[in-house]
Amino acid sequence: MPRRVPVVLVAGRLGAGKSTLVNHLLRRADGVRIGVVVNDFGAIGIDAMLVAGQASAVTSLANGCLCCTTDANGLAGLLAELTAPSARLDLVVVEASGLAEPRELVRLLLDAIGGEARHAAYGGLVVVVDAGSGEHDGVVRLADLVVLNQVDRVDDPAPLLASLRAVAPGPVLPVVRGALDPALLVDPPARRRPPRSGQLSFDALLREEHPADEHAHAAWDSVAVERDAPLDPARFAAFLEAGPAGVFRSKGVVRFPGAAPFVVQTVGTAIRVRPAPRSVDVAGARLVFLGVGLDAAGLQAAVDACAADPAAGEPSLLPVLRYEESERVDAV
Ligand SMILES: Nc1nc2c(ncn2[C@@H]2O[C@H](COP(=O)(O)OP(=O)(O)OP(=O)(O)O)[C@@H](O)[C@H]2O)c(=O)[nH]1
Repeated sequence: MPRRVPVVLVAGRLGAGKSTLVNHLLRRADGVRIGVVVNDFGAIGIDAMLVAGQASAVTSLANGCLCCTTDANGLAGLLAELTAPSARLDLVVVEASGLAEPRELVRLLLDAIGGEARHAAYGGLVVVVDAGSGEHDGVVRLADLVVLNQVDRVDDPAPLLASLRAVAPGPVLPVVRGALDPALLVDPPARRRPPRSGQLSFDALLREEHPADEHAHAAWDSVAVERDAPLDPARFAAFLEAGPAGVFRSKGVVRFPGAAPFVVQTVGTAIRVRPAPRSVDVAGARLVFLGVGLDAAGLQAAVDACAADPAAGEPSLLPVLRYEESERVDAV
Protein backbone atom coordinates (compact mmCIF):
# COMPACT_ATOMS: atom_id res chain seq x y z
CA MET A 1 0.00 0.00 0.00
CA PRO A 2 1.44 3.44 -0.81
CA ARG A 3 2.85 5.10 2.23
CA ARG A 4 2.95 8.87 2.16
CA VAL A 5 4.20 11.07 4.97
CA PRO A 6 2.10 14.16 5.69
CA VAL A 7 3.98 17.47 5.65
CA VAL A 8 2.34 20.12 7.84
CA LEU A 9 3.24 23.79 7.37
CA VAL A 10 3.17 26.00 10.48
CA ALA A 11 2.91 29.74 9.83
CA GLY A 12 1.98 32.82 11.82
CA ARG A 13 3.17 36.26 12.79
CA LEU A 14 6.34 36.93 14.74
CA GLY A 15 5.89 35.76 18.31
CA ALA A 16 2.52 34.06 17.72
CA GLY A 17 3.85 30.84 19.19
CA LYS A 18 5.02 28.75 16.23
CA SER A 19 8.16 27.46 17.96
CA THR A 20 6.20 26.80 21.15
CA LEU A 21 3.73 24.72 19.14
CA VAL A 22 6.49 22.76 17.37
CA ASN A 23 8.19 22.10 20.71
CA HIS A 24 4.88 20.88 22.11
CA LEU A 25 4.46 18.46 19.18
CA LEU A 26 7.96 17.09 19.80
CA ARG A 27 7.33 16.68 23.52
CA ARG A 28 3.97 14.97 22.96
CA ALA A 29 5.13 12.89 20.00
CA ASP A 30 4.14 9.72 21.89
CA GLY A 31 5.60 7.35 19.34
CA VAL A 32 4.89 9.57 16.34
CA ARG A 33 8.27 10.13 14.69
CA ILE A 34 8.34 13.78 13.68
CA GLY A 35 10.79 15.54 11.39
CA VAL A 36 10.93 19.27 12.04
CA VAL A 37 12.28 21.77 9.52
CA VAL A 38 13.25 25.19 10.88
CA ASN A 39 15.48 28.06 9.84
CA ASP A 40 17.79 27.68 12.79
CA PHE A 41 17.89 25.50 15.86
CA GLY A 42 18.04 28.56 18.12
CA ALA A 43 14.47 29.51 17.28
CA ILE A 44 13.12 26.18 18.42
CA GLY A 45 14.98 26.31 21.75
CA ILE A 46 15.89 22.67 21.93
CA ASP A 47 14.56 22.31 25.51
CA ALA A 48 12.37 19.27 25.05
CA MET A 49 14.42 17.81 22.35
CA LEU A 50 16.88 15.70 24.30
CA VAL A 51 19.39 16.08 21.54
CA ALA A 52 21.39 12.97 20.77
CA GLY A 53 24.76 13.91 19.33
CA GLN A 54 26.09 17.13 17.92
CA ALA A 55 23.79 19.70 16.30
CA SER A 56 24.33 19.84 12.56
CA ALA A 57 22.07 20.41 9.56
CA VAL A 58 20.12 17.34 10.69
CA THR A 59 19.95 16.53 14.40
CA SER A 60 18.56 13.27 15.72
CA LEU A 61 16.53 13.59 18.88
CA ALA A 62 16.39 10.88 21.51
CA ASN A 63 12.65 10.31 20.96
CA GLY A 64 13.20 9.25 17.35
CA CYS A 65 12.38 12.67 15.95
CA LEU A 66 14.66 14.73 13.71
CA CYS A 67 15.32 18.46 13.60
CA CYS A 68 16.67 20.00 10.39
CA THR A 69 17.56 23.44 9.14
CA THR A 70 17.26 24.74 5.60
CA ASP A 71 16.20 27.76 3.60
CA ALA A 72 13.47 27.82 0.95
CA ASN A 73 15.93 26.69 -1.75
CA GLY A 74 16.79 23.51 0.08
CA LEU A 75 13.24 22.69 1.15
CA ALA A 76 12.17 20.33 -1.66
CA GLY A 77 15.33 18.24 -1.38
CA LEU A 78 15.08 18.07 2.39
CA LEU A 79 11.39 17.07 2.20
CA ALA A 80 12.32 14.30 -0.24
CA GLU A 81 14.88 12.99 2.27
CA LEU A 82 12.64 13.30 5.31
CA THR A 83 9.64 11.60 3.71
CA ALA A 84 11.62 8.77 2.12
CA PRO A 85 10.79 5.38 3.68
CA SER A 86 14.39 5.08 4.89
CA ALA A 87 13.89 8.11 7.20
CA ARG A 88 11.04 6.20 8.94
CA LEU A 89 9.23 9.39 9.94
CA ASP A 90 5.44 9.59 10.44
CA LEU A 91 5.04 13.35 10.14
CA VAL A 92 7.09 16.31 8.91
CA VAL A 93 6.46 19.79 10.29
CA VAL A 94 7.88 22.86 8.55
CA GLU A 95 8.01 26.05 10.61
CA ALA A 96 7.56 28.88 8.15
CA SER A 97 9.38 31.73 9.85
CA GLY A 98 11.79 33.20 7.36
CA LEU A 99 11.48 30.30 4.92
CA ALA A 100 8.80 31.84 2.73
CA GLU A 101 5.39 33.45 2.82
CA PRO A 102 2.68 30.89 3.69
CA ARG A 103 1.16 31.00 0.20
CA GLU A 104 4.60 30.52 -1.34
CA LEU A 105 5.36 27.75 1.13
CA VAL A 106 2.20 25.85 0.15
CA ARG A 107 3.25 26.19 -3.50
CA LEU A 108 6.77 24.96 -2.70
CA LEU A 109 5.32 21.96 -0.88
CA LEU A 110 2.87 21.07 -3.67
CA ASP A 111 5.69 21.39 -6.24
CA ALA A 112 7.88 19.13 -4.09
CA ILE A 113 5.07 16.54 -3.78
CA GLY A 114 4.60 16.60 -7.57
CA GLY A 115 8.37 16.37 -8.04
CA GLU A 116 11.18 14.93 -5.98
CA ALA A 117 9.35 14.46 -2.65
CA ARG A 118 7.16 11.68 -4.07
CA HIS A 119 6.51 10.07 -0.69
CA ALA A 120 5.20 13.32 0.82
CA ALA A 121 1.53 14.22 1.16
CA TYR A 122 -0.01 17.60 1.86
CA GLY A 123 -0.62 17.65 5.62
CA GLY A 124 -2.23 21.07 5.92
CA LEU A 125 -1.38 24.72 6.57
CA VAL A 126 -1.63 25.48 10.29
CA VAL A 127 -1.70 29.20 11.07
CA VAL A 128 -0.89 30.23 14.65
CA VAL A 129 -2.57 33.43 15.88
CA ASP A 130 -1.66 35.23 19.12
CA ALA A 131 -4.90 35.85 21.01
CA GLY A 132 -3.09 38.51 23.04
CA SER A 133 -2.61 40.65 19.92
CA GLY A 134 -6.39 40.80 19.50
CA GLU A 135 -6.09 40.69 15.71
CA HIS A 136 -5.35 38.46 12.75
CA ASP A 137 -4.46 38.93 9.12
CA GLY A 138 -5.49 37.54 5.72
CA VAL A 139 -3.29 34.46 6.06
CA VAL A 140 -5.99 32.78 8.14
CA ARG A 141 -8.12 32.65 4.97
CA LEU A 142 -5.63 30.11 3.60
CA ALA A 143 -5.41 28.04 6.77
CA ASP A 144 -6.62 24.45 6.94
CA LEU A 145 -6.43 24.85 10.72
CA VAL A 146 -6.12 28.02 12.80
CA VAL A 147 -4.54 27.59 16.23
CA LEU A 148 -5.59 30.51 18.42
CA ASN A 149 -2.68 30.48 20.85
CA GLN A 150 -2.03 32.40 24.08
CA VAL A 151 -5.71 32.46 25.06
CA ASP A 152 -4.46 32.72 28.67
CA ARG A 153 -3.47 36.30 27.88
CA VAL A 154 -7.05 37.49 27.28
CA ASP A 155 -10.06 37.66 29.57
CA ASP A 156 -12.48 36.59 26.87
CA PRO A 157 -11.22 35.03 23.63
CA ALA A 158 -14.81 34.68 22.30
CA PRO A 159 -14.89 37.82 20.10
CA LEU A 160 -11.59 36.95 18.38
CA LEU A 161 -12.69 33.33 18.02
CA ALA A 162 -15.92 34.46 16.39
CA SER A 163 -14.14 36.79 13.99
CA LEU A 164 -11.64 34.07 13.07
CA ARG A 165 -14.42 31.54 12.52
CA ALA A 166 -16.12 34.00 10.21
CA VAL A 167 -13.15 34.15 7.82
CA ALA A 168 -11.17 30.91 8.27
CA PRO A 169 -12.25 28.10 5.91
CA GLY A 170 -11.25 25.38 8.39
CA PRO A 171 -11.57 24.87 12.15
CA VAL A 172 -10.21 27.27 14.79
CA LEU A 173 -8.69 25.66 17.88
CA PRO A 174 -8.09 27.81 21.00
CA VAL A 175 -5.00 26.65 22.95
CA VAL A 176 -2.40 27.70 25.51
CA ARG A 177 1.33 27.21 24.85
CA GLY A 178 0.77 25.64 21.43
CA ALA A 179 -0.92 22.58 22.90
CA LEU A 180 -1.85 20.95 19.62
CA ASP A 181 -2.32 17.18 19.82
CA PRO A 182 -0.16 15.44 17.16
CA ALA A 183 -3.04 12.95 16.73
CA LEU A 184 -5.06 15.69 15.03
CA LEU A 185 -2.32 15.93 12.38
CA VAL A 186 -1.46 12.27 11.86
CA ASP A 187 -2.72 8.87 13.01
CA PRO A 188 -0.75 7.64 16.05
CA PRO A 189 1.38 4.66 14.92
CA ALA A 190 0.04 2.10 17.44
CA ARG A 191 -3.52 2.73 16.35
CA ARG A 192 -2.61 2.83 12.70
CA ARG A 193 -1.34 -0.76 12.69
CA PRO A 194 -3.70 -3.06 10.81
CA PRO A 195 -5.51 -5.57 13.03
CA ARG A 196 -4.27 -9.17 13.06
CA SER A 197 -6.53 -10.25 10.22
CA GLY A 198 -4.61 -7.80 8.04
CA GLN A 199 -7.80 -5.96 7.16
CA LEU A 200 -8.34 -2.26 7.49
CA SER A 201 -11.48 -2.53 9.59
CA PHE A 202 -13.83 0.18 10.67
CA ASP A 203 -12.90 -0.74 14.24
CA ALA A 204 -9.30 0.12 13.42
CA LEU A 205 -10.41 3.51 12.17
CA LEU A 206 -12.53 4.07 15.26
CA ARG A 207 -9.76 3.15 17.67
CA GLU A 208 -8.12 6.39 16.64
CA GLU A 209 -10.89 8.19 18.48
CA HIS A 210 -8.98 7.62 21.70
CA PRO A 211 -5.51 9.09 21.32
CA ALA A 212 -3.06 9.13 24.18
CA ASP A 213 -3.12 12.88 24.69
CA GLU A 214 -6.57 12.94 26.28
CA HIS A 215 -6.21 16.45 27.63
CA ALA A 216 -5.37 17.96 24.29
CA HIS A 217 -7.97 15.72 22.66
CA ALA A 218 -10.67 17.37 24.74
CA ALA A 219 -10.28 20.30 22.36
CA TRP A 220 -11.07 18.41 19.19
CA ASP A 221 -13.49 15.77 17.98
CA SER A 222 -13.57 12.71 15.81
CA VAL A 223 -16.84 11.60 14.31
CA ALA A 224 -17.49 8.27 12.60
CA VAL A 225 -20.07 8.03 9.86
CA GLU A 226 -21.38 4.82 8.29
CA ARG A 227 -23.67 4.16 5.36
CA ASP A 228 -24.61 0.78 4.00
CA ALA A 229 -25.40 1.67 0.40
CA PRO A 230 -23.18 3.10 -2.36
CA LEU A 231 -22.61 6.82 -2.82
CA ASP A 232 -22.91 8.93 -5.93
CA PRO A 233 -19.39 10.02 -7.02
CA ALA A 234 -20.38 13.54 -8.09
CA ARG A 235 -22.36 14.23 -4.91
CA PHE A 236 -19.63 12.81 -2.68
CA ALA A 237 -16.90 14.78 -4.46
CA ALA A 238 -18.96 17.97 -4.10
CA PHE A 239 -19.42 17.26 -0.37
CA LEU A 240 -15.64 16.87 0.12
CA GLU A 241 -14.83 19.88 -2.06
CA ALA A 242 -17.16 22.07 -0.01
CA GLY A 243 -15.10 21.25 3.10
CA PRO A 244 -17.57 20.13 5.78
CA ALA A 245 -17.76 22.64 8.68
CA GLY A 246 -15.13 22.21 11.38
CA VAL A 247 -13.35 19.30 9.66
CA PHE A 248 -9.54 19.43 9.46
CA ARG A 249 -8.98 15.97 8.00
CA SER A 250 -10.95 12.85 7.20
CA LYS A 251 -10.34 9.34 5.98
CA GLY A 252 -12.26 6.22 5.22
CA VAL A 253 -13.49 3.77 2.64
CA VAL A 254 -16.25 4.47 0.15
CA ARG A 255 -18.02 2.42 -2.50
CA PHE A 256 -19.64 3.80 -5.64
CA PRO A 257 -22.09 1.82 -7.85
CA GLY A 258 -20.39 -0.76 -10.06
CA ALA A 259 -16.89 -0.19 -8.68
CA ALA A 260 -14.55 -1.65 -6.06
CA PRO A 261 -14.12 0.44 -2.88
CA PHE A 262 -11.80 3.43 -2.64
CA VAL A 263 -9.78 4.78 0.28
CA VAL A 264 -10.40 8.53 0.66
CA GLN A 265 -8.31 10.97 2.71
CA THR A 266 -8.70 14.73 2.98
CA VAL A 267 -6.84 17.59 4.63
CA GLY A 268 -8.75 20.84 4.26
CA THR A 269 -9.93 20.74 0.66
CA ALA A 270 -6.94 18.64 -0.48
CA ILE A 271 -8.46 15.28 -1.45
CA ARG A 272 -6.63 11.99 -2.13
CA VAL A 273 -8.29 8.87 -3.44
CA ARG A 274 -6.88 5.42 -4.21
CA PRO A 275 -8.31 1.94 -4.76
CA ALA A 276 -8.81 0.17 -1.44
CA PRO A 277 -6.75 -2.93 -0.71
CA ARG A 278 -8.54 -6.11 -1.77
CA SER A 279 -8.98 -7.11 1.88
CA VAL A 280 -11.14 -4.06 2.56
CA ASP A 281 -14.83 -4.23 1.89
CA VAL A 282 -17.60 -1.75 2.49
CA ALA A 283 -21.20 -1.68 1.28
CA GLY A 284 -21.39 2.11 1.21
CA ALA A 285 -19.16 4.34 3.32
CA ARG A 286 -17.17 4.20 6.54
CA LEU A 287 -15.59 7.55 7.28
CA VAL A 288 -13.95 9.27 10.23
CA PHE A 289 -13.83 13.06 10.42
CA LEU A 290 -11.38 14.90 12.72
CA GLY A 291 -11.83 18.55 13.58
CA VAL A 292 -13.23 21.08 16.01
CA GLY A 293 -16.88 21.48 17.03
CA LEU A 294 -18.07 18.75 14.68
CA ASP A 295 -21.77 18.16 14.17
CA ALA A 296 -22.06 14.35 14.15
CA ALA A 297 -25.69 14.26 13.02
CA GLY A 298 -25.01 16.89 10.36
CA LEU A 299 -22.06 14.91 8.96
CA GLN A 300 -24.12 11.70 8.86
CA ALA A 301 -26.95 13.54 7.10
CA ALA A 302 -24.52 15.09 4.61
CA VAL A 303 -23.03 11.68 3.73
CA ASP A 304 -26.53 10.17 3.51
CA ALA A 305 -27.42 12.95 1.09
CA CYS A 306 -24.62 11.69 -1.20
CA ALA A 307 -26.54 8.41 -1.78
CA ALA A 308 -26.45 7.03 -5.28
CA ASP A 309 -29.74 6.79 -7.13
CA PRO A 310 -30.24 3.05 -7.83
CA ALA A 311 -32.47 3.84 -10.81
CA ALA A 312 -29.80 5.97 -12.48
CA GLY A 313 -27.46 3.12 -13.46
CA GLU A 314 -23.70 3.32 -13.01
CA PRO A 315 -22.59 6.93 -12.67
CA SER A 316 -19.27 8.20 -13.99
CA LEU A 317 -16.41 7.90 -11.49
CA LEU A 318 -14.60 10.89 -12.97
CA PRO A 319 -15.56 13.41 -10.24
CA VAL A 320 -13.72 11.16 -7.77
CA LEU A 321 -11.00 9.70 -9.99
CA ARG A 322 -9.54 13.14 -10.68
CA TYR A 323 -8.28 13.01 -7.10
CA GLU A 324 -6.68 9.60 -7.54
CA GLU A 325 -3.06 9.66 -6.47
CA SER A 326 -0.38 8.00 -8.53
CA GLU A 327 0.72 4.57 -7.44
CA ARG A 328 4.38 5.20 -8.13
CA VAL A 329 5.24 5.06 -4.41
CA ASP A 330 4.27 1.38 -4.51
CA ALA A 331 7.56 0.52 -6.12
CA VAL A 332 9.54 1.17 -2.94
N1 LIG B 1 1.34 33.57 27.98
C1 LIG B 1 1.64 32.80 26.94
N2 LIG B 1 2.83 32.94 26.34
C2 LIG B 1 3.10 32.13 25.28
C3 LIG B 1 2.18 31.18 24.81
N3 LIG B 1 2.71 30.55 23.74
C4 LIG B 1 3.92 31.09 23.55
N4 LIG B 1 4.18 32.05 24.48
C5 LIG B 1 5.39 32.89 24.59
O1 LIG B 1 5.35 33.78 23.48
C6 LIG B 1 6.66 34.06 23.03
C7 LIG B 1 6.75 33.78 21.52
O2 LIG B 1 6.58 32.39 21.31
P1 LIG B 1 7.35 31.63 20.15
O3 LIG B 1 6.90 30.22 20.16
O4 LIG B 1 8.79 31.90 20.19
O5 LIG B 1 6.73 32.38 18.90
P2 LIG B 1 7.15 32.25 17.37
O6 LIG B 1 5.92 32.44 16.58
O7 LIG B 1 7.92 31.00 17.14
O8 LIG B 1 8.09 33.48 17.24
P3 LIG B 1 9.08 33.87 16.02
O9 LIG B 1 9.89 32.64 15.73
O10 LIG B 1 9.88 34.99 16.60
O11 LIG B 1 8.21 34.30 14.91
C8 LIG B 1 7.59 33.17 23.86
O12 LIG B 1 8.11 33.97 24.91
C9 LIG B 1 6.66 32.11 24.40
O13 LIG B 1 7.12 31.59 25.65
C10 LIG B 1 0.90 31.06 25.49
O14 LIG B 1 0.01 30.29 25.13
N5 LIG B 1 0.70 31.90 26.53
